[in-house]
Amino acid sequence: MRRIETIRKIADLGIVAVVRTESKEQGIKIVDAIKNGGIKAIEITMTVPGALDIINEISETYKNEDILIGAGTVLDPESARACMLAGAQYIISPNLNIETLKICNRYRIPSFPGVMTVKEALEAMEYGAEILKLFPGSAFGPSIIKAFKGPLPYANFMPTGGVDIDNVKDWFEAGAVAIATGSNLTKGAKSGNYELVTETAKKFVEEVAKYKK
Ligand SMILES: O=C[C@H](O)COP(=O)(O)O
Repeated sequence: MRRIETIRKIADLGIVAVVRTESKEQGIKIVDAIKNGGIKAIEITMTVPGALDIINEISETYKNEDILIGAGTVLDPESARACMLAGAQYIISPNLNIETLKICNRYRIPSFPGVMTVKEALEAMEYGAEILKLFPGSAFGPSIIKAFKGPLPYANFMPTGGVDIDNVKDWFEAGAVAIATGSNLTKGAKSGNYELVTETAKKFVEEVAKYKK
């Protein structure tokens, strides 16, 4: 999928599932449960042991399905390139690293860097970032998006960190283009309850659909 189509699709879907867990086996089960719940953009974070193997494996497993596999917690350009080679279709970072943006631009892969300030948001946009990961969203609350959009009306924010079913509405009403959610989505996995992960994913999809018409 071309870069612009991936960005458009994530903006249209409005939700990215974040997979952060303790083992490769659990990671793959979580991905499966999330997919069964209908979330179509799934980010494997680099803190998961064997994260690149997971990306590689699920990219192959779901190659004929309508699923966008990305890499998260990508801190530097070296990791970004490794993720791309493993099959990641987009790169998400908690931080703003210009070299990561540059390598993603070089290979025409979307990069969604983490930003906390207007300075970082503007710099990320100047280096071609179309969607900005507002992180950690829980430290600001939804009103920050309205505040940022004063000087930066065309910035696209994807709040991450502390997003739950109960605050999805507030984030979209404040102007978020998408949300990303991890621990609240996948909490069932801690006790091996992958059905709960699927049910939670379904609830997120239903909730997000109210604001993505
Ligand atoms: O980088 C993404 C975050 O770890 C996700 O935060 P969360 O688990 O609070 O949703």
